[in-house]
This record gives sequence, C-alpha cells and structure tokens, in this order.
Amino acid sequence: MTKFAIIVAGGNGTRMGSKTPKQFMLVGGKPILMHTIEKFIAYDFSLQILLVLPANEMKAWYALCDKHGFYPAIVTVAGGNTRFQSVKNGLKKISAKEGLVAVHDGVRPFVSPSIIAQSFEVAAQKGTAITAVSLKDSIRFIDANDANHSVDRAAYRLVQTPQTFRLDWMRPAFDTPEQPFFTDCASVLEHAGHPITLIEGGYENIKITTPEDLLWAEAFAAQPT
Ligand SMILES: Nc1ccn([C@@H]2O[C@H](COP(=O)(O)OP(=O)(O)OP(=O)(O)O)[C@@H](O)[C@H]2O)c(=O)n1
Ligand SMILES: C[C@](O)(CO)[C@H](O)COP(=O)(O)O
Repeated sequence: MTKFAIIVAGGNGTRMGSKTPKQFMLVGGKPILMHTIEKFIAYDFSLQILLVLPANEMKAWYALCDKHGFYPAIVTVAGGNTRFQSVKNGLKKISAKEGLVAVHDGVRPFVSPSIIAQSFEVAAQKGTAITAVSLKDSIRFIDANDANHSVDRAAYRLVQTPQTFRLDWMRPAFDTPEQPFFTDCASVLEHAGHPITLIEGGYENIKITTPEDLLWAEAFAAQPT
C-alpha cells in the first residue's frame, strides 16, 4: 500500500511567542522541522512526504533549505487557519484513492523511526493508529462549579503524533464542517464513526509548544541516535 506522511507545520506558534515561527527555530544547530523530516526519511526513503507550511513563510523555508543544504524530495503545501484546515490542504494534494497517511506535527522532532513504522503497521491492520503515552503526573477534573476531583490517571492517555489512517477512511472523515473539539486527527476520524486504535508513543516525542520546551529539545538533540 502506498504510504504518505503529512507533516503539519502551518501554525504561527502563538504560545512560543517568538518572531521566528517555532518550526524554523534552531535546535542542535538545525531547524526543528528538518529534524522532523529526517526522522520520516530515515523510516522510509520512498515515503511520499507533504509538508504543510504557513502560506507567508514558504520563501523563508526555501531560504533555510539553501542555508542548511537541505533538499529532500518532498511536496510543500500552503496551510490553513487551523490545524484541521492544514491537514485538509495536505490531503487535497494526494491524488491516490487508497493508501495509508501518517499525520505528524512538524514540531515533534524527536519521534523515532520505530514509532513511525509501528504506526503504519497497525494502521494497515486496524485502519487507525494513534500514538499515545501513559500519564506520569496525577490529574484532577474541574467540574462546572469550579470544584476539583481526583480521577484515575490509569484511565487516560496523552495523545501524540504520528496519527496514521487508511486514506479511504480519512478523506471522507475530513469532508465535514470543522468542530471545536477537533484538536487532532483522531477526533475527526472518531466523529466519522471509525474505531481508534492506540499505539505506544515515547516521552521524548515532545511537542515544542512553549519556550521551556526548547531546553528539553536541546537535551534530546544532544543524545546520540
Ligand atoms: N493552522 C495551523 C495550526 C497548526 N499547525 C501545525 O500543527 C502542529 C501542532 O500545533 P501547535 O503546536 O498548536 O502549533 P501552533 O499552532 O504553531 O502553535 P500555537 O497554538 O501556540 O499558535 C504544529 O506543527 C503546527 O505548525 C498547522 O499546520 N496549521
Ligand atoms: C495533535 C496533537 O499534537 C496531539 O496531542 C495536539 O492535539 C495538537 O494540539 P495543538 O493545540 O494544536 O498544539
């Protein structure tokens, strides 16, 4: 089955608060997004990769590629106003009717090729494969009266990416009005009625979101591969 990866990097990084889009910031001397793309190429050199970028940052990305001598065989796509719209724009560039599509946050540069492999293998069997990890901290539920209650953390998972799907399930699932609870692709496929299969993620597979995440990122980038 043909395998595709949509790497979404079309966001503005509001929570990072930096002038440079966070996906272009340097970690270990290299833009975050290049680390991410390299992990997918390391998994499978023949993977068809679609890179979603902010429409107004395309030139900046090509300039970065020149600066770092980074010329992967990938297709770039302009993003939308939300992550959901950016995934949709990536999907529109796939003309195949069948295949498997892994969607991954461009700002999760420490995903391992083995997680990517597992994600494709499970999606091929089950139709969906969502990367997730157990919670290390305790959690509390805030109710409508602003009171809080302890809950069983064993009943919850923290969801990561990649999130991989059968293309023939994913395309119609995304052909729907966007909902406020669509925080990831799994919520979109679930809304369309598909079963969601979880696979084991990694604690190093962090999403670089706020400035302190960059400190962790530098530490992970310094690790031997
Ligand atoms: N319109 C959007 C919004 C987000 N993303 C991507 O989705 C991933 C996860 O989103 P997030 O961490 O929230 O990134 P930003 O939207 O850039 O950050 P913020 O929410 O702080 O603005 C990122 O790789 C981001 O670039 C995207 O492709 N298109
Ligand atoms: C897709 C995701 O990374 C899974 O944890 C997450 O939902 C993205 O959320 P964000 O608010 O767009 O960063």
